[in-house]
Amino acid sequence: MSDASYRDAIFSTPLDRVARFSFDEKVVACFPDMIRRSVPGYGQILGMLGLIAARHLRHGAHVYDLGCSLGAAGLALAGTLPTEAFRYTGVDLSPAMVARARETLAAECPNHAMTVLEGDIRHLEYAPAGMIVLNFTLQFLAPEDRDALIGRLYQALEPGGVLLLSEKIRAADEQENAWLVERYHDFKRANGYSEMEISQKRTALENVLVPDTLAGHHARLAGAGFSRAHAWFQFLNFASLIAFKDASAATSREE
Ligand SMILES: Nc1ncnc2c1ncn2[C@@H]1O[C@H](C[S@+](CC[C@H]([NH3+])C(=O)[O-])CC(=O)[O-])[C@@H](O)[C@H]1O
Ligand SMILES: O=C(O)C(=O)Cc1ccccc1
Repeated sequence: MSDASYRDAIFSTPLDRVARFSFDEKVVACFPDMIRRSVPGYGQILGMLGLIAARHLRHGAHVYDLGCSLGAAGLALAGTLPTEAFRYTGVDLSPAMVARARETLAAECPNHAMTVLEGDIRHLEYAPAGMIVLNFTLQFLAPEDRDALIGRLYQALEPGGVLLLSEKIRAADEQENAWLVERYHDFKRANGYSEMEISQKRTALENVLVPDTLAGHHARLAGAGFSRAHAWFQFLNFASLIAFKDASAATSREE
């Protein structure tokens, strides 16, 4: 079992050709450090997850964590809610992430019902769920695949269920967006990333992490059927939304 976690130095040396960013073994080995130094508000969002679940999750309901990486959302829920409060299924496409998430969850929360599946969230057969978490995952899907996924998740949610959607966002106004991106780069510098790391990672993420606007997210959620959605967190160009499926909505079998 390899539970070592390293400092992110992936883009710290000059590369002849910057390859597309991928969630491979190298990224997995430094992922906790990378995400905490690169995603403003990541820890605060996870800290709120358990509190939001405590208010909105039906006792004993099923929770999906899509693009679960190392299972951080599962750990956050298990740290706040009692054993019988929920059943957790994390899903990730990266075999290296799934292997590490399984080890971590088995070691850290042996008494909770925690499952991790290796698979593509675009093609999964979804069971009914009380809560679905997409914590910085939708942004990595091809934009043309996003509507269909959110539509399927709406169908999988029980009436009264919630979708928690955290994303890097883009401001529609060009000047506002430029300001947010510049301050985001200041945030990365302040967290110890060099100019070269910032610039090479930016290249690696081109056409891989494609942010939508908040208005785009609202339109997609409304189009899928969510009766209400609102942003509850924003820190620079990173935001988190909660979307509600009406308690009186028809279940998919009735439709
Ligand atoms: N089609 C896909 N199917 C399944 N997984 C996918 C797919 N595409 C990408 N992924 C997975 O989505 C995750 C995105 S990271 C999520 C952080 C986590 N939620 C956290 O709360 O720590 C966000 C980030 O690194 O900025 C990676 O593990 C990918 O393998
Ligand atoms: O958007 C960026 O520049 C990031 O670095 C965010 C990020 C964090 C972790 C993995 C991939 C992208």
